[in-house]
Amino acid sequence: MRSAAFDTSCSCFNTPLERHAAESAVAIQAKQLGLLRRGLKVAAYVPAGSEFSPWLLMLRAISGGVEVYLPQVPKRGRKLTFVRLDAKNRWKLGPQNILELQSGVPCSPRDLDIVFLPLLGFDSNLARLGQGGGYYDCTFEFRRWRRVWKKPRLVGLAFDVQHVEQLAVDTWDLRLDYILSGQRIWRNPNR
Ligand SMILES: Nc1nc2c(c(=O)[nH]1)N(C=O)[C@@H](CNc1ccc(C(=O)N[C@@H](CCC(=O)O)C(=O)O)cc1)CN2
Ligand SMILES: Nc1ncnc2c1ncn2[C@@H]1O[C@H](COP(=O)(O)OP(=O)(O)OP(=O)(O)O)[C@@H](O)[C@H]1O
Repeated sequence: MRSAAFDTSCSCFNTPLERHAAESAVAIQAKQLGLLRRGLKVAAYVPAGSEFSPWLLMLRAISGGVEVYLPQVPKRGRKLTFVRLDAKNRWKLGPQNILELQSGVPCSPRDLDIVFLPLLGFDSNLARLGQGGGYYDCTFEFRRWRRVWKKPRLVGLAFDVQHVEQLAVDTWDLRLDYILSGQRIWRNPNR
């Protein structure tokens, strides 16, 4: 879901100190929810622009024995691949000038336990407004056809100010399981 009108650079956004406090608090929320247990395979992202930064969460995860993966945008199609972040990776600039891992140990989207996602906006139904590439919707489309919940769990990271009244959803739009803001936790009542 994309909205040209949604501008995350507006001055009502947080100060650097407030952003840091939220990003640090999200790492604690994730730990308390059991999303950073040793041995889990967890995907996050390299933040772009004013997106919520998951770096503190990733550092906490790695130091606690969690396997952390980052997305790679495919040359063709819209299905992301995920590569493990470790001390040996080389980096490259991907589309939208987002840093990506050049190579590394891959993980299929179905084998991930938790996916932390960036977003521009979200509503109380846990609908997500993304950058408009459709990559996350397409990659995790397989979750739509399930009656019983299975992994991966999808967790949006956002500042409170990114909460909006109601988003117009398309059939392909993902519903998230949780949204964490550091201050609040939004849970999907159907999961
Ligand atoms: N930090 C961060 N990483 C992320 C995402 C994100 O939203 N934030 N993504 C979230 O998905 C993926 C990258 N998002 C992308 C979004 C648009 C285009 C892009 O090239 N758009 C073209 C049109 C492409 C097309 O429609 O086929 C364009 O803008 O001209 C590429 C990557 C994976 N990594
Ligand atoms: N499951 C799918 N199958 C085919 N096309 C899809 C699917 N999901 C999304 N798309 C296509 O991707 C386009 C962009 O979708 P949308 O605007 O919802 O992306 P987004 O969620 O904002 O992006 P992103 O997940 O990359 O941040 C849509 O116009 C649609 O054509």
